[in-house]
Amino acid sequence: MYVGVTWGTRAPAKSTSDRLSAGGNDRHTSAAMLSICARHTRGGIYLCNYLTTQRAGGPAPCHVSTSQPSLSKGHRDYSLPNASWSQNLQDLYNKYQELTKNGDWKRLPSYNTSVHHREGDPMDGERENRLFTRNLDKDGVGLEYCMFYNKAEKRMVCIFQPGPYLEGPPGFLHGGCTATMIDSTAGGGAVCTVGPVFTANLNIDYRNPILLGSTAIADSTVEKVDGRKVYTRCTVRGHDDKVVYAEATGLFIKSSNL
Ligand SMILES: CCCCCCCC/C=C\CCCCCCCC(=O)SCCNC(=O)CCNC(=O)[C@H](O)C(C)(C)COP(=O)(O)OP(=O)(O)OC[C@H]1O[C@@H](n2cnc3c(N)ncnc32)[C@H](O)[C@@H]1OP(=O)(O)O
Repeated sequence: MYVGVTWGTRAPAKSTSDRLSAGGNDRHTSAAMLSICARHTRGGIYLCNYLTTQRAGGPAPCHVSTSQPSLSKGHRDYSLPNASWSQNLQDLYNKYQELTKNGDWKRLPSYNTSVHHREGDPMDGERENRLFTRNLDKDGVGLEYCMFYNKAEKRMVCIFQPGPYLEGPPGFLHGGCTATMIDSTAGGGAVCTVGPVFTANLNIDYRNPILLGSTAIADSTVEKVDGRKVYTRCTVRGHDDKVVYAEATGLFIKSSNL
């Protein structure tokens, strides 16, 4: 499976912070923080369907393929297990990999450069820009994660293990990082369901702190699509489902100029 991304050139018509200061509910909103990442890209990131070409007159459907692009030297699929993965993360990976066998679930490959998710990218160049969630070189110190998508359920699951360089409160994961994983999981689910989107709004209730080095699951579903608006819900739980770390809703807007 191959996830496509296209770099945007159009400046957003209105920033999320403008909208929030204009009367939106910002009590638990992390969207402004997350848009920092997009600002670095001068106009943001457009997330495309993978292996999809836009069909005239209709939304871009999600075409899932198990084919992987051939990786040239220096490029790596970071969604695959490495030595830093805990047994809990490995066990969850094995569980979802098993579920991919009948085709209901697909594993998403993951690269450290966003354009390498783009359909047709030859993956032969070096880029200075790094995907926010893959910006540390050493395995295990940052985010270790793998996403799986279930098309029938419009559901994206991300199993992840936050490393020591992601600290917020002593020993615990920074809340912005939790927000990033929610945004990426729900955003990824929206992309796989409707095609390219931007995050417009993200509301998070943090229920329990996440220990660095633990294993968690972000579980997101597209609840409703209303025109260009894609409404999602996401829960972050511990690896054994015993603790809820965060609950969130996210609004994603289909990008109109792709
Ligand atoms: C990091 C990428 C990595 C790629 C890796 C690929 C691997 C794949 C794996 C996994 C996927 C990972 C996924 C990552 C996820 C990360 C995503 C981001 O971080 S995105 C960056 C942050 N977001 C922005 O920077 C947007 C900034 N805002 C904008 O650009 C615009 O405001 C935008 C596009 C959101 C809307 O602007 P308009 O001009 O297109 O549309 P208008 O007409 O204003 O809104 C459309 C409708 O939506 C409502 N709306 C818009 N914003 C709203 C809001 N905040 N709250 C409520 N409603 C809102 C409006 O009221 C309107 O509704 P009515 O059609 O009239 O009913």
